[in-house]
This record gives sequence, structure tokens and C-alpha cells, in this order.
Amino acid sequence: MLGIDAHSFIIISAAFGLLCAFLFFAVRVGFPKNIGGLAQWGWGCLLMVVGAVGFTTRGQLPVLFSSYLPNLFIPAGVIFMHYSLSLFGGLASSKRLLALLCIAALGLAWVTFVVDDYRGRVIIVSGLLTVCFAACGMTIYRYRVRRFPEWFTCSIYAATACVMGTRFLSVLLYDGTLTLENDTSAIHDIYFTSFPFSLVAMSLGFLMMANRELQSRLESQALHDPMSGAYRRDALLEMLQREIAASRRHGRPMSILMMDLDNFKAINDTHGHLVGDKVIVHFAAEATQLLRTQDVIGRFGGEEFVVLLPQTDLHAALATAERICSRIAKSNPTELPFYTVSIGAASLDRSDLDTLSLLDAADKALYAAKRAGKNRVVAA
Ligand SMILES: Nc1nc2c(ncn2[C@@H]2O[C@H](COP(=O)(O)OP(=O)(O)OP(=O)(O)O)[C@@H](O)[C@H]2O)c(=O)[nH]1
Repeated sequence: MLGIDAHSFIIISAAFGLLCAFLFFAVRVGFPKNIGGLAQWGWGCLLMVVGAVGFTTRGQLPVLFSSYLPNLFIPAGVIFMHYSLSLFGGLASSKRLLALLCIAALGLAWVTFVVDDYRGRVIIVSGLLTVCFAACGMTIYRYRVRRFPEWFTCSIYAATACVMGTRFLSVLLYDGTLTLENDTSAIHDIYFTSFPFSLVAMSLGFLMMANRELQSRLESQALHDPMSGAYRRDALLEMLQREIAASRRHGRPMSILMMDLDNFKAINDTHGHLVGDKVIVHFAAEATQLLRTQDVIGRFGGEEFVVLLPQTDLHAALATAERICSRIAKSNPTELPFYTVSIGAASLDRSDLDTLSLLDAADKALYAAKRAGKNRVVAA
């Protein structure tokens, strides 16, 4: 209808696909191995390139190579993309699309080699592509975290699935004999012209997703202590400073807990440093479980932790500290030695308190708890 040259767009698709594959194979080298799916995306693009090149040999090579296999390679490439998206999002990869591809291969063999039905081929391929693109979009929609790159890529998949679905329905409902020569509807043109651009947009979206993931992992590593998972000292001090300023501004209470494991040197000396490390990890996990989502726990030094309790007065902070102290004294994991914790609590209740004096008040309370016999909570 628009008189576009489908052949040219097939060549453009192959060229764009090749560039995307190259990009992903190159980018993958610099990414940590635990950000999965980049290489699989590259392979998916390459499969599509092979499919597109196969279409350009129409009339020169047998239909097996110029029509049948290319018609399967394009959806196989999208299925690889789906696999790559599942790997990236840490989701279980489904075998359903592969099963659908096998069924489509049988149907396609029938309409290619037995009855030579062009319309049948278009129905099978566009139907299969609609399902594959929709499945990719749904996979991204199931991710735990969806930021701009995820929404962008998901939208491209949804739009492409709509184009494919419209093509599928228009051919399914076509009243007449459809051939390669008279297949010139507007949706045919949109289908061919949009494909190379969708491929680039999807690859761009996935690259943005991978980049964003890398950025947040690096940020998280910079903020967290790798052993205990608690915030690092610097990060906690910064948050503490911000929370003190906000609490003052809004006239709301806030408290901190300074916690130190008791007789930790003896644990190290008796059971070794590795067991000592496990005790630290165990303590951080147990304490975190007893905190609210807005509370922040940071590792201040070796076996010393600080908890920041926003919007919490001294009374509530002491209750939290008591819960942590008694949970630790009662917890008895078989692989760890018995250990206890002493806690000093301090609240921002005087307007002259700043970060350092609040920490100092909690520290003094902590040492009062140590002097009073350990395994207890003392308020500043
Ligand atoms: N296993 C392990 N030990 C650590 C780590 N960081 C610090 N330590 C050890 O923790 C011990 C702390 O000992 P002290 O400061 O004497 O305190 P303590 O024995 O707990 O005595 P009190 O605080 O008075 O109960 C030292 O022996 C440090 O070497 C760590 O990351 N892992």
C-alpha cells in the first residue's frame, strides 16, 4: 500500500541485528558474570541476522534455506532474547516457547513443502512472533524492580507484539487468495519497516537495563559492608547526619543504638577468626530481622554496630534494644558458640546534640552496660 521495498528492510534488519549482536558480545566482557543474559541476547540477534540473510536468497536457494529456516530463525532469536531476559531477572526460564517453536516448525513444514500456502506461513510466523514478543514483555513486567529502562523495553515489546498481532489477525481474517505478490497492505508495510527499529530499541532498552543494574550493584557495594551486609561506617554517618537534621527540622524524635558483641576476643581466641566472622554475620542478620524497614543498621568497627532509629523516642528505642539483646542471648545456633551483646541507647532530645555528641552519648551508655556486667541495655 505504501509501496515499501520489503527486501531493503530485511537487509536493514540484518545489518542492525549484526551491530546489536556485536555490541552485546563486546559489552559483556566488561560486565560482572553475575549480570546474566548479555551473551544470550547477542546470540538471539545473530539468529535473527541469519534468518534475515536467508530471506534475501529467495529465488536463488531452495525454499528450505530461503524461506523455511529463516521463518524459524527469527522467532528462535526472540526466544533467545526471552531466555536472556529470564537470566537477567533471575527468573526460571520457561520451555513453553521452545515447545511452541517445535509445533510451529511442523506446521510451517506442512504449509511450505506440502501445500505451498503463503497465507498459512504468514499466519504461523506472525502468530508465533506475537506470542514470543508478548512473553518477553511479560517477563520484564514480572521483574522485582522496574525502573525507566525496564518500562521502556517492556513498552517496545508490547508495541511490537501489537504490530505482529495485528498482522496475524489481518491475514487470518483476509478474504481472498493471499500471495507474496499481492501482500501489500499497510500492516504488512508497518510490520517490515518497524522490525529493524524495534530490534534496535529493544537492544538499547536491554543495554540500559544492564547498565542500570551494574550501577546499582556498584552503589550497593560502596555502601554496604560485604561480610555482614550492614551499611559501612561512612554511609551510616552520612545517613545519621541527614536524619538528625530532618528530625530537628520537623521536631520529631530519633534514637540510635550502639551495640558491641561481648567477649569477642575470647570467641576468636577459642574458636578461631572464621567462627568469629560467622558470629558477626549471624548477629547482623538477627538484629536486622527485629528492625523496621525505615531503621538502618551499620557496621561501625570490628564487632561494633550502630542502629539508626528514625521517629523513635528513647522509650521505644530501649524496647527495640531489649528485644535484640534477649534474642541474641536466647538464640542458640548449633554451629556457633554462645555469645551476647551489650547495647547503649541515646536519643536526640536536646537541640544542642549533633552527630558526634549523639554517638558519644550512645558510646558512654554502651560502656556503662559493659561495666555493669555486659549482656544488657543502658540508656544515655
Ligand atoms: N573474627 C573477626 N574478629 C574481628 C573482626 N574485627 C575485629 N575483630 C576482633 O574483635 C576483637 C574485639 O576485642 P575487644 O575490643 O578486646 O573486645 P571484646 O573481647 O569483645 O571485649 P568486650 O567488648 O569488653 O566485651 C579483637 O580481637 C579483634 O581482633 C572481624 O571482622 N572478624
